[in-house]
Amino acid sequence: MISVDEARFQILKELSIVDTEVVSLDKALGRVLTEDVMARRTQPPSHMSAMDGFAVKAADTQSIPANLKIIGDAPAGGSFEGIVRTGETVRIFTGGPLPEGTDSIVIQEDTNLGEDSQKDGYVEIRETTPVGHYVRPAGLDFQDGTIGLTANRRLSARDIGLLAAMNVPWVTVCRKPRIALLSTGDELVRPGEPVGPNQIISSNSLLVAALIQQSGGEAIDLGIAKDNEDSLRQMAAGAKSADMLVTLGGASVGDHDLVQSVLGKEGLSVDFWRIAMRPGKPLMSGDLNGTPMLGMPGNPVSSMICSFLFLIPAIDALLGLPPRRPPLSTAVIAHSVKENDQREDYLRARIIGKSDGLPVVELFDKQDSSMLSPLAAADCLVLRGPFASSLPAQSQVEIIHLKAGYPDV
Ligand SMILES: Nc1nc2c(c(=O)[nH]1)N[C@H]1C(S)=C(S)[C@@H](COP(=O)(O)OP(=O)(O)OC[C@H]3O[C@@H](n4cnc5c(N)ncnc54)[C@H](O)[C@@H]3O)O[C@H]1N2
Ligand code: MOO
Repeated sequence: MISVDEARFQILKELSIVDTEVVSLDKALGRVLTEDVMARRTQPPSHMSAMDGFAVKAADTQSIPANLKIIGDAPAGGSFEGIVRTGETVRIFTGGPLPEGTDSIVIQEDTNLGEDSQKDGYVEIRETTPVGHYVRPAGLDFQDGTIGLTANRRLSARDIGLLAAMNVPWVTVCRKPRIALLSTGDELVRPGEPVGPNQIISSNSLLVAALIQQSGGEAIDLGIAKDNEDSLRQMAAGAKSADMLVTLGGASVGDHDLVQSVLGKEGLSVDFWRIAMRPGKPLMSGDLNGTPMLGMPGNPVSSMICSFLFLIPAIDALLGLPPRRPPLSTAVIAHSVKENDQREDYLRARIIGKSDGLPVVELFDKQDSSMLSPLAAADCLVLRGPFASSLPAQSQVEIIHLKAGYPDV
């Protein structure tokens, strides 16, 4: 059995970046930019008001109250075409361009804008204003031609707002890595289908597909192969144009665990099989005629944790990003834990409080890798290294938060 770190290295070393495509901005969330993107306009394009009020010459407000003649208005999207001279002002609105001859804004709350004060087209200014007050200078946000976002960036909602403002309607991004998922097992039926007494609902492929989607990939469900050579061979053929094949189940040593033997005849070369990890021991990695392959164990918790540790970083690598590791943090364990054997352990746990600023965690009693209820209820995984010694209650342990945006599961 190889270590978790060695397995990660072996899986990632074979992966190359997928090609690019152009997508419109409404489809760009979470996609990875492959080029620097330049602004296609200056924002704001000219000096603009940040408030509703009056555009003035600051010098005209040095002695207050001051009565200024209103000679026009400048709404957002419009403009005042004339030149403002001493003693004059223009009614202006938020986003309106600053008229020529003015250099400051008096907000309307600092004027007498009542009917009386405006009679004869005059407004009374009640506050002195400095030059540039409430004025957004041209190019405050960005200048035409400057680089707004650089390549190799996963686009956030904020990035999309910036790109839109930069007048960029589409972007060049990495194609979503296509991850083909093949479930195996005579016992499996899809959710909602008629189910026999000893059958199991196939949950893995949907769980892993959701993780793939959250990580920026595209899951292709190849279906459920029966535990026979023909079925497995035929269904695995669907992985031909995928960027990676993930098989689920059939990875262990039982008579019905056929993945390695059947795909071996189809051209699978195996880099490793079995790792020192719990759950996830029977993990396999290799290459099926040029398509990288990950053979995951059938137990749902095992495949989820294998996805967490290996598939998400693999999708990062296919997208040309530095492959992430699940972020580790420190917690206090509420009870004692026994010593560990040779397999690195990822134990489901909940956070039950805080102690000296650290979360206090408690392991679920049952850690069976078939159990989805504690997995869904878990706040974190407690990590126990190979041969870690026993610990008394209140010891510090390393945890992986499951809701810390890696991705948020
Ligand atoms: N003699 C040994 N037996 C087992 C070993 C071993 O080392 N020696 N390893 C155990 C470990 S650890 C694991 S994990 C499992 C993994 O086995 P497989 O990858 O071959 O998985 P299956 O046998 O096909 O399935 C295991 C379990 O998971 C259920 N399953 C499978 N696919 C799905 C799915 N898509 N959705 C939900 N559940 C699924 C399946 O019904 C089985 O109950 O092997 C141990 N055995
Ligand atoms: O280690 Mo197996 O992956 O669940 O029990």
